[in-house]
Amino acid sequence: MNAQTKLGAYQGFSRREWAALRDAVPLPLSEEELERLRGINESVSLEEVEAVYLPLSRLLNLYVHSSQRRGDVLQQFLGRRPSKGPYIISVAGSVAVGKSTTARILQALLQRWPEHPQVELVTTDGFLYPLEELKRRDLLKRKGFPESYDIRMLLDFVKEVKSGRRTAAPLYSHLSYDRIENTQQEINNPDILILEGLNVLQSGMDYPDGDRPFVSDFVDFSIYVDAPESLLKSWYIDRFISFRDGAFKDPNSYFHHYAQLSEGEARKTASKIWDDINGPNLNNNILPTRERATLILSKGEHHRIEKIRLRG
Ligand SMILES: Nc1ncnc2c1ncn2[C@@H]1O[C@H](COP(=O)(O)OP(=O)(O)OP(=O)(O)O)[C@@H](O)[C@H]1O
Ligand SMILES: CC(C)(CO)[C@@H](O)C(=O)NCCC(=O)O
Repeated sequence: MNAQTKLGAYQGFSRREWAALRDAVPLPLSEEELERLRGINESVSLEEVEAVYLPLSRLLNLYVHSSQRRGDVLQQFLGRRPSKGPYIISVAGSVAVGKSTTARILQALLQRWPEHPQVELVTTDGFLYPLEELKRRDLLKRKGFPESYDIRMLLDFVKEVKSGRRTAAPLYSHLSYDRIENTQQEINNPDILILEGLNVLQSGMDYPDGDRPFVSDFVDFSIYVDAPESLLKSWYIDRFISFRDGAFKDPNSYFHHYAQLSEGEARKTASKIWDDINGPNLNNNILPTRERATLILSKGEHHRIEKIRLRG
């Protein structure tokens, strides 16, 4: 089936049509909340939050509510408590598309609702094999590809979370380019878990040793953040430049040697990393999963969401 046919399964909204749905959102943003959102990423426009993310938080609230009600019905029918794990939302998309920014905005908006105040955010970056292990497996140039993740560990984590048990997620540092030793993110049965990462829509078949359960088997609502590759590459390069001016200056940074590069050299280096690693990963492993998502957010210039597609 080609992408066009698969997109036929979606109902499309222009930004304007989608923003009009905002009128149905009963909770306007307070000044304090606007301030907090500004803190997530100063380049995010608040108009964008109100036009796109506020209606989306309302939609998700309705879905979570209906799922909680389904749980109550089952409880009544069975005469016992069904296992009550969190509602899981996944956020997928290319490197540098803005998955973590989107996930953090959603976290901030969703925790305002009285039905689900506890919203945890986990990134699958922590489930990449540690740097030493990547080197041992000769996967340093395949970081972010399916085989670079400890998928068994990720699946066990998602299963534990969904069953409502207390568990913990490994953490990743973009500074050291490695998993952080001796520190974990505790997860204690939140109301909602947002799981963000480029691989969250991938299935068992996408992994080298074949058939396994999917992370998506445990996900209730999935979002794919989309943008044309030319923009993704330019956002990747821009972020690399801002790291060169900031984080790379730290002697503990894995990329400390890049801090010495001139801007032109840094742009060339980032462009090559994109062409060698992140671009092929996008085209071979990430983009093919787009039409598995419940919702597709399509970005244009300046990260502006231009189109929203909702399945069903
Ligand atoms: N909504 C937005 N408005 C403006 N800039 C944004 C927005 N979202 C992300 N950005 C910028 O785009 C770049 C990538 O964002 P972010 O780190 O959220 O992406 P990501 O998809 O999580 O990346 P990675 O997979 O590499 O961790 C950053 O420089 C960020 O500041
Ligand atoms: C950690 C990932 C895989 C995903 O966030 C990515 O940021 C990454 O490191 N990619 C490998 C190539 C690069 O350094 O950009």
